[in-house]
Amino acid sequence: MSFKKQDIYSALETITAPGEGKSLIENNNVTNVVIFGDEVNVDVTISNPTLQAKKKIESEITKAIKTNVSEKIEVKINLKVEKPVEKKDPNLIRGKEIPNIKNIIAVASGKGGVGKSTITANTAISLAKMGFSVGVLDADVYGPSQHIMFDVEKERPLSVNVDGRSKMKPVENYGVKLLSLGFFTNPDQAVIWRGPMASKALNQLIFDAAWGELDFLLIDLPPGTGDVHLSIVQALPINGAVVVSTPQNIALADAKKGVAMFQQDSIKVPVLGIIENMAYFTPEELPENKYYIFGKDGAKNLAEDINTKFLGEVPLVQSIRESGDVGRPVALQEDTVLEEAFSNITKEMVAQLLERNKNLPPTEVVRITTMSGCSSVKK
Ligand SMILES: Nc1ncnc2c1ncn2[C@@H]1O[C@H](COP(=O)(O)OP(=O)(O)OP(=O)(O)O)[C@@H](O)[C@H]1O
Repeated sequence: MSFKKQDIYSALETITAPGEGKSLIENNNVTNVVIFGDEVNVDVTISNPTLQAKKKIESEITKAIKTNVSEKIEVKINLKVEKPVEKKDPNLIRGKEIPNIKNIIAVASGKGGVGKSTITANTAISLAKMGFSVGVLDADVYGPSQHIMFDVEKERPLSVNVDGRSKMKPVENYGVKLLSLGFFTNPDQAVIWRGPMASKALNQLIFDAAWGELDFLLIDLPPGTGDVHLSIVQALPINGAVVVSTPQNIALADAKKGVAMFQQDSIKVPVLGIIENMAYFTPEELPENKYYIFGKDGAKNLAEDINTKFLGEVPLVQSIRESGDVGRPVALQEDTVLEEAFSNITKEMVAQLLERNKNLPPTEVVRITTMSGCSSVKK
């Protein structure tokens, strides 16, 4: 029987490190492999101290080597349990790169209910209509709603096999791939997410998912500046953030805090700009009539004050609410004022992102690979 160390490493490549979405090798769990004739000694370090986890990894290693290399090999495993460094902060979502995802944009708001999810859904659809490959991750632990807006409330992500590992396949509609916490929670039951629990669930939705190639992944963050989304923005390679606000003073004050959060030294995510939602009320039948019920130009002025780009405005229109509720966001329409409003905001957001990417050091620049169908994007 003849085999090389590389054969053993290749066999171990097929095992997923517990809770990591990476192989044991990629995750540096295997610290050494020594071959003595037909005997193979594998040194492996894991973080889970339970007997069940130890037994599982031992049996997986033995099985992988016997199946992929030779049944006759005698496998000896030296297992060590070490506390991972990350355990210091249980809320932390580790900042690993996500292969094949070119740009991650976080959509945030200071105040709740200002339309962050509506803007995320419509912007994602606009991007998809422009020819980009787009994903949405609904990370709103307090009230996930993207599965409703994308009319996939009853669907569930399937499990698929990617390179020998089991991954979650996002649900797709309107050309947008979606994973939402809403797929895993019972709408009739209040789920009280604690930081570590939410972080773990999001970690899986991000790293144990088969997103495939994406030009953009939009993350619908929870409202506010709480620890859950702080941990997300600190840990993910986010290229830019967009902050949504209404023109109302109370919302603007919170939006300002949202922008400040991204600008913190420990976070430093470039803010691409502010979007003003519910900028004015317009009755559908009288589109020329504008009623500034939450105040006028508040977000525009805030953007100017804090030296941030104003990405555009969306009026308060009954059909935006209705179409979101029935799962057909207005950006799906053709040649309407509302479709154009979202398309303009999206173009501005992409233009800002390109500008930011140009100014970042090359290693951090994540480029958009396809501009097909998006000739109207500036720059
Ligand atoms: N421009 C708009 N015109 C009319 N209705 C809107 C508009 N934007 C959002 N809405 C409606 O306002 C409500 C809140 O919007 P949405 O859920 O998008 O807000 P949010 O900021 O994501 O809320 P949350 O704080 O729950 O995350 C929804 O019913 C939505 O349909």
